[in-house]
Amino acid sequence: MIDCKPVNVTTAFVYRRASRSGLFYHLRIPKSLLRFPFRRMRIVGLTGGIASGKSTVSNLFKANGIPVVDADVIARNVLKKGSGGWKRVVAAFGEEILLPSREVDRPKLGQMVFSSDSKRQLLNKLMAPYISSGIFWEILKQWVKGAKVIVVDIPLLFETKMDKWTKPVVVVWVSQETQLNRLMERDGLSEEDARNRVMAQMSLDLKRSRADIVIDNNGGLDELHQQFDKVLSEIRRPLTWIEFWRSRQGAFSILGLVTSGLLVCKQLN
Ligand SMILES: CC(C)(COP(=O)(O)OP(=O)(O)OC[C@H]1O[C@@H](n2cnc3c(N)ncnc32)[C@H](O)[C@@H]1O)[C@@H](O)C(=O)NCCC(=O)NCCS
Ligand SMILES: Nc1ncnc2c1ncn2[C@@H]1O[C@H](COP(=O)(O)OP(=O)(O)OP(=O)(O)O)[C@@H](O)[C@H]1O
Repeated sequence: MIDCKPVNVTTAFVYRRASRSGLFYHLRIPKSLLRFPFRRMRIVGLTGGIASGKSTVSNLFKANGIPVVDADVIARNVLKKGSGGWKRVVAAFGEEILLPSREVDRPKLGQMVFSSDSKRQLLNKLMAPYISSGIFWEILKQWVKGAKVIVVDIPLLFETKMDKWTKPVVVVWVSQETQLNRLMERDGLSEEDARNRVMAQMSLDLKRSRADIVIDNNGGLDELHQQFDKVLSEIRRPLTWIEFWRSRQGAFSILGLVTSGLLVCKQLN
């Protein structure tokens, strides 16, 4: 038999009113459904600078069973041939950014936008709505699946002000020298191109000053793993109810609850 006990005072009130009126006479509302809006999920923000080691850290989270929403992957999907983002970007930048296959020539577009502030801002403006809605849906999917903790890996977390939605914010920090060397080595870039990419982002020192947790990734991988283990035990703890109510998730739950409560009451009167 389905357990349909109410889960807290507010839902109990709505539930009782609805039951008394006979609205739910034939309905059996499962407890899990009543609890749904109150599912607490910790959304950890992971950021840093280009080539500071975010993907290396997010792979460690994945290896430990924590789902990761990767903004770079979403941004890549948004630019796939024929998608809405692709159409807008091609219309603005012209067909010269396309390969013969009509996919975007990413290195070419990168060269254009990382050497011009105005072109980069234009690209950001065109892609932002697609990227943020992609991130939102991925987070929602994890929430529906019942994840207690997820990590969102967003290189431009502070620049796009999405840090307000995440707690804690983890910044993977390296010195500029290490960053440039790793970037040049990984992507085979000249020093000038690597500098342009680093300068296109908020300074890593400023990001570090705004972090809740800093991972210093100047050392080797062993050192990184040691720091990661501490971070993992800190973030694995699900949100407490106090943290939940203080978070934007809590605000959304209240809004959802008040709206549905009003709708039910309107039906009853
Ligand atoms: C310009 C593009 C085509 C270059 O593609 P490429 O394959 O060479 O790089 P990739 O996408 O792997 O990005 C590598 C890194 O560059 C940095 N970066 C990417 N876009 C930006 C940007 N608009 N501003 C500053 N840094 C950026 C990030 O640190 C990212 O991790 C691509 O980066 C892109 O589409 N950028 C715009 C979308 C965006 O803002 N992505 C960041 C996600 S929040
Ligand atoms: N502790 C480390 N020691 C040595 N190399 C490292 C370390 N951490 C990361 N790297 C290397 O540095 C490079 C950049 O790391 P990674 O790709 O994880 O950075 P990222 O922040 O995800 O970059 P992007 O912003 O471009 O997505 C990679 O080649 C990676 O293998």
